[in-house]
Amino acid sequence: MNLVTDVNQNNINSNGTERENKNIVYDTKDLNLWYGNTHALRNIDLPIYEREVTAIIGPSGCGKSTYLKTLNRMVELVPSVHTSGTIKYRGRDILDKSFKVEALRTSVGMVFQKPNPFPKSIYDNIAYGPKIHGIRNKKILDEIVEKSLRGAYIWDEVKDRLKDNAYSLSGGQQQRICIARCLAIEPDVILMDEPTSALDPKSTLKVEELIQELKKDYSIVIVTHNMQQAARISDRTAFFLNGEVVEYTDTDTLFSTPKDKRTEDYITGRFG
Ligand SMILES: Nc1ncnc2c1ncn2[C@@H]1O[C@H](COP(=O)(O)OP(=O)(O)OP(=O)(O)O)[C@@H](O)[C@H]1O
Repeated sequence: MNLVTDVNQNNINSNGTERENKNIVYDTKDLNLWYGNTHALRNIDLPIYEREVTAIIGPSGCGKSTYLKTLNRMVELVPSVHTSGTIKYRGRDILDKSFKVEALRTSVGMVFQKPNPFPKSIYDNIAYGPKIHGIRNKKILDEIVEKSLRGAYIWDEVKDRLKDNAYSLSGGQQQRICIARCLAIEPDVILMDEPTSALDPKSTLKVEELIQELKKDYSIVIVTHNMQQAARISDRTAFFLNGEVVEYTDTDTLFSTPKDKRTEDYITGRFG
């Protein structure tokens, strides 16, 4: 493992893991977050690396979704939220007052637990983001729609029914439409909050295969309750407990030889 001395990528984090000599997309340091008096995230120190799948695991209420939602600042929709610390996205602190949240909207896509297509045609679901960003040319929009649906491995299933309402698709197909909708804005990062928990095993497998393909081009952070899923698809895993990162390392190591007894207890099913 090569350590770097660059100011953005230096030192050892509070979980004892070292920052690696790889491009960091998000660098979280000393992040604390409160919902009113509830201290939901505690001293989070977490580098997210480029073109990897990073899994966030941990028992219910440990702060996984809260952390994911700080990465695109969605969490601030809750009025009582306040934070301390820094989250640098590509070197800029997104928690700094001067940071414009719009800059994240075009770079960071989000996929939710329950597929949430718009009540529009399949085509319009995908063209929506590009249109908001000012693209009006039909030919260009057609190209974006096809490329995004191909990228989400659903083109062949829907190419003859692009005018159908997205609600007419199965849950697994709808989730891949939502992923295609993300791809249409050409994001840098895709955040996924339990993207397969509402899907059947076959659709889950398709979405997992898709995530494996997407990481060639995108950096992906996925919250999952499913440890087998984290083990199958992620490069790196962070184990959260009571708002803290207990352990963060490459996925194989975390599941085979965890350093912390609490990680071991969780992954062997002793609690959670
Ligand atoms: N909008 C909110 N207002 C107040 N407290 C909240 C809010 N959202 C979450 N919390 C609290 O913050 C803590 C972390 O919640 P969070 O939803 O991030 O956990 P989680 O690990 O994602 O849980 P789950 O796996 O059940 O989805 C919990 O104590 C929760 O009750």
